[in-house]
Amino acid sequence: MKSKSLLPLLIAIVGLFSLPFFITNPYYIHLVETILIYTILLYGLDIVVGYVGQVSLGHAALFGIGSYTAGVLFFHFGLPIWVTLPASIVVTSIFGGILALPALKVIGPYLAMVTLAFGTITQILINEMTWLTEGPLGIKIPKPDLMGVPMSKAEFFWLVCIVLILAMIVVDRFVKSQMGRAFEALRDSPVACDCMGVSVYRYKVIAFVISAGFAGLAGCLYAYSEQYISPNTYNNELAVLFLLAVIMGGRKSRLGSILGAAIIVLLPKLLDDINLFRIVATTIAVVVAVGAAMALAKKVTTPKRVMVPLAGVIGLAVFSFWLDRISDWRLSIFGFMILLVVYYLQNGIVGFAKSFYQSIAGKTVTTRGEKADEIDDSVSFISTVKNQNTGDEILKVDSVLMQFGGLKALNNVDLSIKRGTIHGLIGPNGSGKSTMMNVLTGIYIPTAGNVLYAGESVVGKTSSDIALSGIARTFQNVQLFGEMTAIQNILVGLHHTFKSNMVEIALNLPRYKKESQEAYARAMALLKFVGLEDFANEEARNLPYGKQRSLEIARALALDPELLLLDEPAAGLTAPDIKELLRIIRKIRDSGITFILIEHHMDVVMSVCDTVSVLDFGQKIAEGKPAEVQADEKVIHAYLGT
Ligand SMILES: Nc1ncnc2c1ncn2[C@@H]1O[C@H](COP(=O)(O)OP(=O)(O)OP(=O)(O)O)[C@@H](O)[C@H]1O
Repeated sequence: MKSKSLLPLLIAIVGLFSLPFFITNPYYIHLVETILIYTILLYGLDIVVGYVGQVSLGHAALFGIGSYTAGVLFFHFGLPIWVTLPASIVVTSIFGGILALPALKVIGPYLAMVTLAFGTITQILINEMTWLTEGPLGIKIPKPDLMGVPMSKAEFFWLVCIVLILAMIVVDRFVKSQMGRAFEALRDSPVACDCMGVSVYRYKVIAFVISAGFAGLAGCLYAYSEQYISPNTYNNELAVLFLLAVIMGGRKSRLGSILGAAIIVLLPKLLDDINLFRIVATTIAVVVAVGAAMALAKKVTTPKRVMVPLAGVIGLAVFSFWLDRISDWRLSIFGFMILLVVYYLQNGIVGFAKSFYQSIAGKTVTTRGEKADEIDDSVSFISTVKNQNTGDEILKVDSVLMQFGGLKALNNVDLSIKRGTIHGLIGPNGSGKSTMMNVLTGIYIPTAGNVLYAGESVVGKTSSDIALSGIARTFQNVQLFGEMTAIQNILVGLHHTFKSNMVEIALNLPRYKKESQEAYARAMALLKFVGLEDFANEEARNLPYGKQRSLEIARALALDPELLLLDEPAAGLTAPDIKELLRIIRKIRDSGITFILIEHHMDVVMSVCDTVSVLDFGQKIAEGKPAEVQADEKVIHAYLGT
C-alpha cells in the first residue's frame, strides 16, 4: 500500500483505539464494538457474495455456531478465549464446508433458499439441544481473562480492534492473491475458470470455508461482547441484514463492509429518536442534492435519472418534520431507505462514491490495488521449451460418439493430431466442431469412444485436470473474466504456477512474494506478446472485441499448453485484426505448441493449417492438406448443398 493511502488508515486506527478515552458512555463503545464485530463477519460474507457471486442467507447461523462454540466450551469446560477463539473458527469453517455443498449444485434464488433452510435448522438445533446449549435459557459468558483478571470493557474493545485490523489485512491479502482471482474468475465464467485449471468445485468450497471462518471469529467475539447468547439472536432476519449490509456498503470493498455494518447497527437506533432522524434525513437530502447538482453541471447524469432518488430523499426529510412520533413508522422508513440504496446504488455506497468521484473528477482510478509492472524484456511469453518431436501423435480421437437425446452431434469421429502442427477443423454450422472442443476439454463426456492425449485417456477427467495436463482453449463466444482487468485474466491462467498456501499468503511470506513477482512479469510479457501491454489495468469487459479475443489467447498461453484449441478466433474480427491474429498464431506455432483451429474464415484456414478435417452432421467427411480438402466434392457439397 502506498504511504499516501496508508495515512488516512493510520489516522482512523489511532482514532478507533482512542475512542474509550473520549467516549465514557459504555453504551456507545458497545455499539462501535458491535459494528467492528459485524464488519469481521461481513469481510467473510463479502468473499462469498462479492467475489464468488453466490447468495448466502446462512451467515447468521454460522455467526451463531461461532458464538455457541465459544459459549459451550466456556460453559461446560471453562476454557479460555485463546482456546475458544481458534475453536470457533475451526468448527464454523467445517459448517461452512457443509454449507458449500448445495452451492456446488444450485445457484441464485435456489441457493438463497437452501442457505435460509440451513439457518432455520441451525437455530432449531441450538434451541433443542438443551444438554449442550442450555436451549432458550441461553448461556452467560464473562469477559475473557487477561493474565488471570477479567478484561475491562475498554480492553476487550481494543482486542476487537486488533482482531478487526488483522482480519482486514488477511482478507485483503487473500482477495488480491491467486485465491481471490480464482473466486472472481469462477463468478465471471465458471466454464472458463475450469478450463484455466482452476477447479470451480474446489474454490467454491474454499470460499465458503474461509467465509465461515470469519463468521466463526466474529461469533466468538460477539459472545464475549454481549456476555450472553441465546438462539433468538441468530435468526433469519439477521441473515438478511448481513446480506443487505454487504450490498449496501459495497461489494468487494473493505470500507464497504465497515459502512454496511455501521448501517445495520446504527439505522435501527437512529430510527428510535425523531430528532436524530430529522438531522440525518436532512443531511442526506442536502448531500444528495449537492451531488446531483454537481453531476448535472458536469453533464455526467441527466435530470431524469436523478429526479426519483432526489425526490425520495427530499420527501424523507420533509416527512421527518411532519412526523410527531417515529415508533409506528420505524420499519417502513427502514425498508424505504434500504430500497433507495439497493435500487439506485447497485454497487453499494462505496462503489457509487468511487464512480461518482471518477466521473466528477474525470479520473480513471485503478480500483484493484494492483500494479501493471514494467515489462521485463528478459521474460518470455512462453515458459517451457515444448517437446519438439514434430510428427508424433499428440492427440488421438478414437470413434467418439456424442449424443444429446436422439441427436448425434458427433458420430464416430476419428482424429489424429500431430505434434507441432496446426490442425484445422471446419464444417458448416451445427456440424459438431464446438462439441468436439467440449469433448476434448472435459466439458462433455462422450457417449462412446476415447480421447487420448499424449497417450493417456482424458475421458472422465475434469476440465481443470485436462487443462493442467496441457490442453488450453479459447471459446467461440469469448469467455473472459469480465470484471477483472486484462492482467488479472492472464494471472488466472498462471494460477498453476502458484504453490504458496493460505498461511504464506496471509503472512506475505517470501515464496508467495516471489511467485507473485514472477507471475506478474510473465503476465506482462504475455500481454505484450498479444499487443495489450497498454491495457493491463483495463477491465476485460471494456476492451474492444478484437482485443478481447487476443486476451483470451494470451490467457490460454499462460497455462503453458502443449495443445491449444482455438474456437473461431477470427469471428467478428476486422481485416487488420485477422492479420495480427495470423502473426500471433504463427509465432505460437514456432514455439512448438500444437493447434486445433476451428474457423469459418477459409483464408485463415488455408494460410496457416497443415491439415484440415471436415465435419458434417457430426461425421468426418474429409481430411487432408488444405488445398485437397478445398477441392473435395463432398466438402463443396456440404458447404454449398447440391
Ligand atoms: N449441450 C447440448 N445439448 C443439446 N444439443 C447440443 C448441445 N451442444 C450442441 N448441441 C447440438 O449439437 C449440434 C452440433 O453443435 P456444435 O455447436 O458442436 O456445432 P458447430 O459445428 O460448432 O456449429 P457452429 O459453427 O455454428 O458453432 C447442433 O445441432 C447443436 O444444436
